[in-house]
Amino acid sequence: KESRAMKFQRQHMDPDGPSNNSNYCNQMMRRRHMTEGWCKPVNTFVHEPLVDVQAVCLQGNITCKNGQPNCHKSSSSMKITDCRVTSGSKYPNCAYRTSQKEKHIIVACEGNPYVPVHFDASV
Ligand SMILES: Nc1ncnc2c1ncn2[C@@H]1O[C@H](C(=O)NS(=O)(=O)C[C@H]2[C@@H](O)[C@H](n3ccc(=O)[nH]c3=O)O[C@@H]2CO)[C@@H](O)[C@H]1O
Repeated sequence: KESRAMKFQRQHMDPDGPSNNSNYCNQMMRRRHMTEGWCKPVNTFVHEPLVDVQAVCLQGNITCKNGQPNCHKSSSSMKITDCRVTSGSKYPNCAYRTSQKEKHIIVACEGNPYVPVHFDASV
């Protein structure tokens, strides 16, 4: 069974990206298995080293969208790519808009070791 930490990495880590092509999200959402059963509507990939994203768990503690107190906001902005399903997208042919940004990320952390398990938002 996939751990929550590994699920976070599968869904949100791409240190070697971003590739500046409009098909990045179409390819990566499939490759990372987020188009099975449905087209996941929104997903962010982070283009920073894993250790830098794991370090966010030691940075600014804030309340998560769901009210839990275990979210952390990155001290610096990070290179990310937001993938958002398009209006014309029809499962199983999931179509995404690819948007490259530099923003602070907010993740929820859990466990021992205390690591990211959920991507809450970017600001
Ligand atoms: N505090 C917590 N502590 C621990 N765990 C917590 C906590 N909170 C939730 N989980 C858990 O995480 C799991 C999960 O999948 N939550 S999810 O909201 O659907 C994920 C969002 C995110 O993937 C994506 N998104 C969204 C915005 C954006 O900019 N970028 C972007 O990628 O969209 C998804 C839907 O919004 C679920 O098991 C829930 O129980």
